[in-house]
Amino acid sequence: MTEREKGRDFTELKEWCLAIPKIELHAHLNGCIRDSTLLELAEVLGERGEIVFDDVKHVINKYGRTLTECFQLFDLFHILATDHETISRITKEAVEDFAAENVVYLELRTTPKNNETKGMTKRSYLKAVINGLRSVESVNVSFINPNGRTESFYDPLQKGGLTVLEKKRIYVRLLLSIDRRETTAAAMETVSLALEMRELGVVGIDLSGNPIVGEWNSFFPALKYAKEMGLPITLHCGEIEICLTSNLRTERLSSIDLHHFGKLFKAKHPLVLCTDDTGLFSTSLSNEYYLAATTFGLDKESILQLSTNAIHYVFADNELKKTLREIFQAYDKRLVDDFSL
Ligand SMILES: CNc1ncnc2c1ncn2[C@@H]1O[C@H](COP(=O)(O)O)[C@@H](O)[C@H]1O
Ligand SMILES: [Zn+2]
Repeated sequence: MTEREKGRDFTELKEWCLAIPKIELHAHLNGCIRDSTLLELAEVLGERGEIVFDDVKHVINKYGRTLTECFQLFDLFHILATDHETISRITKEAVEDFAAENVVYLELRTTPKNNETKGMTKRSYLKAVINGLRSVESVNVSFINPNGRTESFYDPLQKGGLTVLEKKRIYVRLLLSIDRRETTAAAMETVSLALEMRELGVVGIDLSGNPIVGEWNSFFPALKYAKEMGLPITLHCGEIEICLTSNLRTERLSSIDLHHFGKLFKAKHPLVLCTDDTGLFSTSLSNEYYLAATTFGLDKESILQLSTNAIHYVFADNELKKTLREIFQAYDKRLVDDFSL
């Protein structure tokens, strides 16, 4: 095979990774802000004299960061995205971006925040996130309505334009994150909120934040409480979610082929490919599949199997898991039909 043919193959593989249905289980809302949105927000704050735009621009556009720099950047993101309107906007854009690359189920995690100067409480932060989900029009978002039933927020009759059938559909559920810096009381508040908002699609609790800060004793009571109340927990510690680009950038792996994905995949260890922070690491879920396929020599069947297997690990109910299985089966059938033509 010539270099040119190889190049063509890779392009086809990249497009194929984009086309297949995928499940995203590990994405932090504020890590998924589009660069263009960050720059726009920074410009506005710069004009108001609240930040120095040029300094921020330089930081946002920097490629490759250490773990410490990543967490400094999160602090900056949290300054840029603090009001309710912006939280709704970044939620809407993150969902649109995932749906655009054929993510059919998204578990979006975010840390509810109090911000007195903006009149924000953890509850109102979450409401802003939910309003963001409601405001998506370009794709068909299925969330959970206050009666506890899965429903689409998009009503084609009211809004006009594309019909539901013509649009991509994405199921979205939320995980509420406890930041390792938080006090026990703040962590408890997040768990209580998650329990209260279960019928609105909150399916679990996450523990995240800078791994070198915080004390286990401060967040343990909240995690224990969540567990006792039957709320699933996902920890940033030995998780089954693998975020190749994130690990490469932050763990100082000298090269991606040294990543433990290779060994785990060979051993059929349960794992799911995820992005972590699409904005921060300039990646996408399709790109992560493509990266795994090209680095570890996975064929298409294995890639599709990997994306289908993620269904086992979603926190959503069995009914939704069944729907996801049907989506993947329909895709499989289409592949077989195409092949037999
Ligand atoms: C690089 N790998 C990571 N390790 C640990 N925590 C991470 C993370 N990436 C993101 N976060 C957590 O998610 C927050 C941003 O989204 P939200 O404000 O919650 O929407 C970060 O402040 C951090 O607490
Ligand atoms: Zn993470």
